Amino acid sequence: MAVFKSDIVEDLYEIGEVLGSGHFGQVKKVRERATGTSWAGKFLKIRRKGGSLLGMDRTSVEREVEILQALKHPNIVLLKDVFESRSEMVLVLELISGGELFDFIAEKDNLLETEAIQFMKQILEGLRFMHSNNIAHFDLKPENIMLSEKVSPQLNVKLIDFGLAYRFHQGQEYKSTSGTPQYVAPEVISFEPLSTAADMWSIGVITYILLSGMSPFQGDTDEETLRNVVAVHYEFEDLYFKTTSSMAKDFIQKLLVKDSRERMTAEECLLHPWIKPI
Ligand SMILES: Cc1ccc2c(c1)c1c3c(c(C)cc1n2CCCN)C(=O)NC3=O
Repeated sequence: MAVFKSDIVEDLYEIGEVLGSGHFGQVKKVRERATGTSWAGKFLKIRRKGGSLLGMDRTSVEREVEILQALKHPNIVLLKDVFESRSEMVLVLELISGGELFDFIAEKDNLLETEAIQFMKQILEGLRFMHSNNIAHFDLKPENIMLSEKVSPQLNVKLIDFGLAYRFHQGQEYKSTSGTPQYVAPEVISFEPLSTAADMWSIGVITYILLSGMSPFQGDTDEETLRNVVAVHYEFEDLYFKTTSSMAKDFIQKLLVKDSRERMTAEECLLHPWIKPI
């Protein structure tokens, strides 16, 4: 059971600039008064019983907190503190100041394979740890993969935003249609029982984008994108993949597999010759 402090967050933290916002609320830079250390505060509006339909359901925030409290790993964002007031919850999280992997790719169009492999190894280490704890992220995309620094060599990858994450319990089925069309696995779209393998499909999409700057299933509309995903309709266009190694394509092909049972696991990815040359 997650424990939420009822202290006033402003008593302990000075609230700073907005870093980002989403369906959940806002993420703001916060400065711990006692130490001067900066953190990221995720401010979540909570739906009250009988109140407006706006805001987050309290149980879904509790789930995110319990999952983050179970995940202590160098490639997963650290949760430091949790506060609750009448209509708001605040998650105090590790501040990750290197920006999104997405922006890093945008500035470079696409990455060298050696750079992509270094990023992918860290993402897979974080995923291997999560999946070994029966936790799936279910919203993996470049926006949720951040870099601890702007310049190497400390280019440390951190997985963020566990708002859609789920912890599987023995024999329990889980279905959800949440996620972002470009990155969701076919079983999400067809509302079949999900597993950690859905994350591995997203890793296949992210790897394709890292190496080409293009999104494999993107259509002109979300409906077209979802049709492409369900049909596993993608190709390695020469224009974008002429210099890509066959090992890299093999890695992607072993993840963009419709049958989730046939997809590589995070463990298997870390042993794939593209990632771990013999
Ligand atoms: C410097 C900076 C800029 C934007 C940030 C963050 C940090 C950030 C952070 C987090 C989240 C959930 C969202 C965040 N956003 C919003 C965008 C994330 N895709 C977080 O958990 N730690 C962050 O530093």
